[in-house]
This record gives sequence, structure tokens and C-alpha cells, in this order.
Amino acid sequence: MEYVSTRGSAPALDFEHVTLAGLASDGGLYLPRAWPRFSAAEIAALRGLPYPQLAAKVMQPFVGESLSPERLLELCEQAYGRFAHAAVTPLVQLDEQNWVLELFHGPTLAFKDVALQLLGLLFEEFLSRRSDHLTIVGATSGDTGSAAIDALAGRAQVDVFMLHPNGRVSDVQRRQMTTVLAPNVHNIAIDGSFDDAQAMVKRMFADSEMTGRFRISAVNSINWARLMAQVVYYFAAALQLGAPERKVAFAVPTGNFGDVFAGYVAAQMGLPIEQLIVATNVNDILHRALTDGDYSAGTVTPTAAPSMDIQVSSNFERLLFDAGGRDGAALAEQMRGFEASKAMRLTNAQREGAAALFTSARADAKDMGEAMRWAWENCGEVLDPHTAIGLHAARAADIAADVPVVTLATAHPAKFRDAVERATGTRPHLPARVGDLFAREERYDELPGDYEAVRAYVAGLATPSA
Ligand SMILES: Cc1ncc(COP(=O)(O)O)c(C=O)c1O
Ligand SMILES: N[C@@H](CCOP(=O)(O)O)C(=O)O
Repeated sequence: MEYVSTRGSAPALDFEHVTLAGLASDGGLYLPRAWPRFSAAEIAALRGLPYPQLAAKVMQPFVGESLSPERLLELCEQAYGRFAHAAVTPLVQLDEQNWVLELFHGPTLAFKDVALQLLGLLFEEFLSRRSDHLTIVGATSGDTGSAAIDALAGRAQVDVFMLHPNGRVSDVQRRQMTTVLAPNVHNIAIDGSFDDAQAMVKRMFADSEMTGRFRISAVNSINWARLMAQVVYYFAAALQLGAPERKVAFAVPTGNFGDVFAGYVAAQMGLPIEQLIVATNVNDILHRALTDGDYSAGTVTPTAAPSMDIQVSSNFERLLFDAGGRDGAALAEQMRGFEASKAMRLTNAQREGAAALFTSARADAKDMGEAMRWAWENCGEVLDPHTAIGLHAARAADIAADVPVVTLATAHPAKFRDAVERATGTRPHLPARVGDLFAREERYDELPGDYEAVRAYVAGLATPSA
């Protein structure tokens, strides 16, 4: 399997090198040169497999020769062995049409664990083939950070520098990062938003002095391996609900467009998906882009769903590339325009390509609270604010009554206890697997929202590459 950059000029790489690279050297994001396709019979044959076996089968075409099928299965068994539910991503029915896919049974209580538990093992596997050191620089609005830190803490050939927006993550999210005191983990609270942090990360990839000294890589969903692992649970849910004979729709709470793009990948592989419903909070750039082609980033508004307080959605570039005709040079030009002005219009081809599968909805605080209350009062389910935004979009969508709609439950409600309690009157308990989170010592540094300060910090602590 060969991977190409969305901006057309970085070298094509295999899976091992794409995983270690994180972001393409031309600033683009890697995608397979062509989508692998499963026939209906091949999809039907996946039914009933335990999650690690399903994961290995779905991911093998993307991994190609970088890992043998046996080794990939071993890594999947190790990664998903840490989940607290035997099904790994169990499906829960709400009413005749609506289901939630619980993606929060991993060690840090959010869907990020599904990919990051595996990515930590992939980094270790690929680094063991060379004597080199990886410097991970990541940005988080709360969940990627803790999942990456859990997956990478204590690993000998990796340092992690994780930037989060100071004061804009929940106390559980912050403590899940800052109470991990492993010497290879460095938490940085920056003045600014997630978008500011993400922009600094991307700038570091383009900083030749830094990339010349350090082997910099990514744990954000700009890293293809993240998305690849997220494709699996679309298969898991759809197979349980009757695929390939029956179509299924998914409602996905969206920020950086990684999770929902994984659904798009599943559809390209042949999974019969009726619709992908992109659910945003009031930071609604994706809703505007999908409804009228206006991709313009405003100021980020803090909400009770802080992990989705994002206005520059990295993975949208992957959709614009693939749905818009895969013209890397034209997209590079379009993205340069966006980076300069923070605004762009989608082309007709991009809009039509996206409209074939995607719809969207935006939820404000009232919509989110109502969805949380509906699930609690009618189904006895406590949802986190992000999942509630997905459910709001699912229930508002125009979908035939015989098509099941699956909302991705992206975080455990206990990560956002205050918001859940405000909406439902019930305060979720932290599961035992996060232990004595509030009794542990915290360690993190605060920096201004300034690239030079972050750069100097990383350069002062990271291990140079071989
Ligand atoms: C709890 C939660 N829900 C939804 C999202 C949105 O996912 P994505 O960025 O892949 O669109 C995130 C993070 O981005 C998250 O942490
Ligand atoms: N919501 C995310 C933001 C980063 O998104 P990613 O999926 O690209 O890592 C977070 O919680 O950090």
C-alpha cells in the first residue's frame, strides 16, 4: 500500500514511514493512493469476529507489507486487551431507530484510545527496527492528550510534548494528562485555543531546523494510522445491525473531522453507509462548509463540549482532496489561500463529492442539554456533551425509518461531570480504571501562545534523532 500527500509534492511512502512521519513534508496529509475494496461477501465474512480479529482484517490492506498479518493481530490483541468491555466498542439501543456506539471503554475514557493504544504499539514496533528517537508534538482539546500520554508514557524511544489550551479543558481531562509524571511526558498549557496549539504543531513540522535535529511525529489525527484504526468500529457497528445487506447511518460529533472521515473511508471500502451526519457545536465551520461551501474560521467560542471547540479542521483537507478529484497541486494552492486569510470557498466538485455522503447539523447549548435530558429520561442513558450533540443531529436527520442511526459516543460522561449534572441532575462517577485522579500530583508548564516559546521549550528537552 502506497500513500500520497493531499498537497501532491511530498514523496509517496509505505505504511511504516507514513506512521513515523505523521504529517507530509509538503504540509499535506497522507492518504492511500487507492482505496482497498471489500466485496459484500468479504464484508459478510467479518460478521461475529472478536474485535481484535475484525480490526486486523479491516486494517491489513492499509498496513501492507509493513507488518505480517500475524503480527498485526498480536498488536490488536494487546491494544484492545486494555479495554474494560469485552466487545471493546459495544452498541446500545436507545429506541427503534437510534443506537449509540460506546467508544469510551479504553483507559482514558474517550474514543481516542481506540486508535492511540494501537499507535503506541506501532511506534514501538517500527522504532525497534532502527536505533532512533521520536519526538511527538501534539495538540489537544482534552482527549487526544490523555490517550496519547497513556499510550506512550515510559516508552524508551519516544518523548511526548502535548499542548493544551490553558483553562479550556475539563478538570478530569487536564488531570488525566498532568498527573502522568513519566520523564518522557511534557505537558504544556498554552495561552490560546486548540486551533492555536494545532497551528504551532504544524509549524514545527515545517521548521527545517527542528526537523533537521529531531525526528518529529504526530499523534493527532493528521497521522494516517489514527484514522485507519477508527475505521474498524464503523464495520463493527454496521455488521451488528445487518451490513452488508442493510445500510446504516452514523451521526458523529465532530471537531478535527478525523472520526467522521474514518466513516468516509469505511464507505470507500464498500461498507454500505446511508449517510454520515456531521454534528458540530456552535464552532460550526464544518456545518457551514457542508451546507453552503463557506469554510471560514471565526474565533473559537468555549462550550460545554470543549473537545469540539475547533474551527480549523485538519482532516477536512483529506475530504477536499479525495471528494474533489485528488488534484494535489490545486489543493495546495487552495490551502495556502486558507492559511493566509482563514477563509475559502469549496469548489463545486468538492461540494458535490461531499454531498454524496455527508449531511450536517449544529447544536447550541440548549439543543445539547435537551438531547442529554431526552436520553436520560427516556432511555436511562447518561451521555456526555459531545455525544449529546451527535444524538441531537441524529434525531434531527432526515433518514428513512428502516435505516438504523448510530451516534458515536465519543467520551464517558464522567469526563464532563459538571455539564452532565447541569443538564440531567445526575452526576456520573469516575470509573475505577482512572484510579485516584484527584489525589495525584500534577505537573505541567505554562507558556504564552507563541511559537518561539514552544519551540525553545521542545528544543531544550527533546532527544536529537540518530
Ligand atoms: C469527546 C470528543 N468528541 C468528539 C471529538 C471530535 O472528533 P474529531 O476531531 O475526530 O472530529 C473529539 C475530539 O476531537 C472529542 O474529544
Ligand atoms: N478533540 C481532540 C482534538 C484533537 O483532535 P485529533 O483527533 O486530531 O487528535 C482532543 O481531544 O484533543
